[in-house]
Amino acid sequence: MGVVAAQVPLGTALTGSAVTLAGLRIAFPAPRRREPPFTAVDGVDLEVATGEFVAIVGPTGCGKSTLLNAAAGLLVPSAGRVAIFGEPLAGLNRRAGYLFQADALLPWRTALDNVAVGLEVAGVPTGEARARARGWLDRVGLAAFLQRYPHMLSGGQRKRVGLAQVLIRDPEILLMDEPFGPLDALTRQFMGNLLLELWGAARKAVLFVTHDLEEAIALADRVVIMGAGPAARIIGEWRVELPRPRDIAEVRLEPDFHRLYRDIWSTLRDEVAKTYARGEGPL
Ligand SMILES: Nc1ncnc2c1ncn2[C@@H]1O[C@H](COP(=O)(O)OP(=O)(O)OP(=O)(O)O)[C@@H](O)[C@H]1O
Repeated sequence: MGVVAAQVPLGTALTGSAVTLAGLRIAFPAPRRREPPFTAVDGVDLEVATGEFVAIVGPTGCGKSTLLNAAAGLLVPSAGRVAIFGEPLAGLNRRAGYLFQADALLPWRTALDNVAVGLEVAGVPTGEARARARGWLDRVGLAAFLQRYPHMLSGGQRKRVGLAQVLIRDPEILLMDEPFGPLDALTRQFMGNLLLELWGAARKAVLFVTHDLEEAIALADRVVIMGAGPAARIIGEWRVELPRPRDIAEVRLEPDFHRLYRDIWSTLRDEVAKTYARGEGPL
């Protein structure tokens, strides 16, 4: 059995970078004026290459969403820089699509109209936008549910509409923040495989935040571990060289998967313990 995991030296330079976070510090103002700002992350260097799938894992509250929000242009760094395809990011990152844990579907629009709306806003004529939305809903297996409103769909079906809603705009980068968090285990697996299938067809750069190390290894090319905050930073990176295409249920049965899991967990568990020790709860 070949080596599947290689711990990558931190800050390894990559060429063709889609997302660059360099020396990033994000501090939030304190609720009271006299108190110092709260530094969530500090000294973060992270690159996502074009077409690369990177997962970020870390204890609760360490700053995973904060990093994603910085890459989305929703948060302005206190220090360091964010570059998108080599260009400094100013304002919203319009080359990225963003999928959150919570649904972003409009309750008064059908699945079809929810998927078409992004194109309509971008000026695509309604007929064409709806035709393309039909195609995307077909690809995510919802051809029979076009006219359903969000409340008439299951959690997994709503996630599939959300995925179609993001992918129809053909973003070059996908920023995903625990997108399958609220789903049951089987639906998470289904969604993971669907994501890999769609990603395999049109390799986007993906930055995927999850608290689930197994999910991270099953999906990603590289797993990045963040330490406990405050002033959290990246404490380790592992390349996942399990073959693709992967079935995310099957790949978890591989001995190489277990070896990699044990290796990464030996680093992660200390950070989780620090978070517990401060009374901030589970991962
Ligand atoms: N707007 C804000 N103002 C002040 N502090 C904030 C703000 N947003 C986040 N924080 C703090 O920054 C830290 C990082 O938060 P973040 O949401 O990025 O963590 P996370 O790793 O995504 O957590 P989880 O896994 O629980 O979702 C936390 O301590 C959080 O309380």
